[in-house]
Amino acid sequence: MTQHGTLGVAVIGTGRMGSDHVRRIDDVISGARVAAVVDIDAARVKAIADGIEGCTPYTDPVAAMDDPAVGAVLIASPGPAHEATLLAAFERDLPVLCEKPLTPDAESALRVLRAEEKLGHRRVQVGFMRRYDADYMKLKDRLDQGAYGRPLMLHNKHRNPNCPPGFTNAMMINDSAVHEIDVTRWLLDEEITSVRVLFPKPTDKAPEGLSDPQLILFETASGRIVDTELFVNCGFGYQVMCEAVCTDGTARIGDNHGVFANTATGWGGTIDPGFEDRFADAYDRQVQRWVDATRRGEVEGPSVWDGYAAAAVCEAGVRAQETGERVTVELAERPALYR
Ligand SMILES: NC(=O)C1=CN([C@@H]2O[C@H](COP(=O)(O)OP(=O)(O)OC[C@H]3O[C@@H](n4cnc5c(N)ncnc54)[C@H](O)[C@@H]3O)[C@@H](O)[C@H]2O)C=CC1
Ligand SMILES: O=C1[C@@H](O)[C@H](O)[C@@H](O)[C@H](O)[C@H]1O
Repeated sequence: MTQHGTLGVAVIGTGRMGSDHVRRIDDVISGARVAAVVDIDAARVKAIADGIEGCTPYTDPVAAMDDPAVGAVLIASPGPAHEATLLAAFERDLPVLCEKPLTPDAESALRVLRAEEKLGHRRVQVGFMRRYDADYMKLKDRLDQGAYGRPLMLHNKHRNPNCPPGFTNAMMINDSAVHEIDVTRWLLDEEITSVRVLFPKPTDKAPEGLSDPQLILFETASGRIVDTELFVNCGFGYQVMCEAVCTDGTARIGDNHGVFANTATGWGGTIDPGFEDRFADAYDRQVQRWVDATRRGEVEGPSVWDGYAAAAVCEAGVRAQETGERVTVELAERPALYR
């Protein structure tokens, strides 16, 4: 932190998400500045740092964390690189905003959890940004107030216009469904206990080897059922919807997003092209809340426990894809730090 209390952030990984977070901290967020950018691509970070006053480029995350101008870390490198960076941040007791997934598997997520537990205090906010989306926040608030009675089921839809090259069945769970795993645990305030995956007739728009769409079924600790249609090559746009079915009513978010117009050619609204547009406000709110909490010396939002629990459900989900069976989620006991 500088003497004026501005938080110096090192953004680690400056690809699609990282460069958007750099822009966000530079242009949108108050109370923070981009003090360092890190990427294994030296030319890329140099070009980014050249455009930001007082920003130093690095190719090594540890060197950036040792820069005295850096008071906090935003991790936006690929999932497999997260663990090493998180552990190095813990050694320096630096606050972290870590993009989802916390790590790509439950074993490594548990190692991160044990390391934070050893530190004795929370340091990490995990980037489950849907918790900062205005619609999801309203739904959560109303469910918590019991506005529609007790929730019994959730129906989710998660559609991407297309997927990046090399996308696999496992990534459908680890990269995409991980968001539904998090919102399910958060909205219903309980753990997911088992996963099943069904494979409908696939689209011919999916790359070779990818079975798309998929229907994912979760059961929760109290016996609620949650279904998610995951369709990452739907072709027409980005859509995320969630309907809660409760004892005294139902509530749905996501399908009336934006302006509904009547024109000579018809009626209707627009569909966002991608997650950057659909969740722009959520990403902004997520980073602003992280900066505000960090400047107050606090940590809030999705925790390492949430990241670990999501990883455990993902692991069960990938096994469910492979076996066609209903797979039970194996979860360690929740430590006191996260209760
Ligand atoms: N919250 C959300 O909605 C989204 C989150 N993500 C997450 O953001 C993270 C990054 O994803 P993308 O930006 O799509 O990936 P990307 O592939 O576009 O960018 C990753 C960047 O990290 C760099 N990199 C690779 N290894 C590194 C290391 N060890 N240290 C520093 N830099 C390294 C790469 O050179 C690249 O520039 C992932 O964890 C991903 O799951 C991605 C898309 C949306
Ligand atoms: O996190 C994300 C991507 O990694 C993932 O690939 C997309 O399916 C999600 O919609 C997006 O929010």
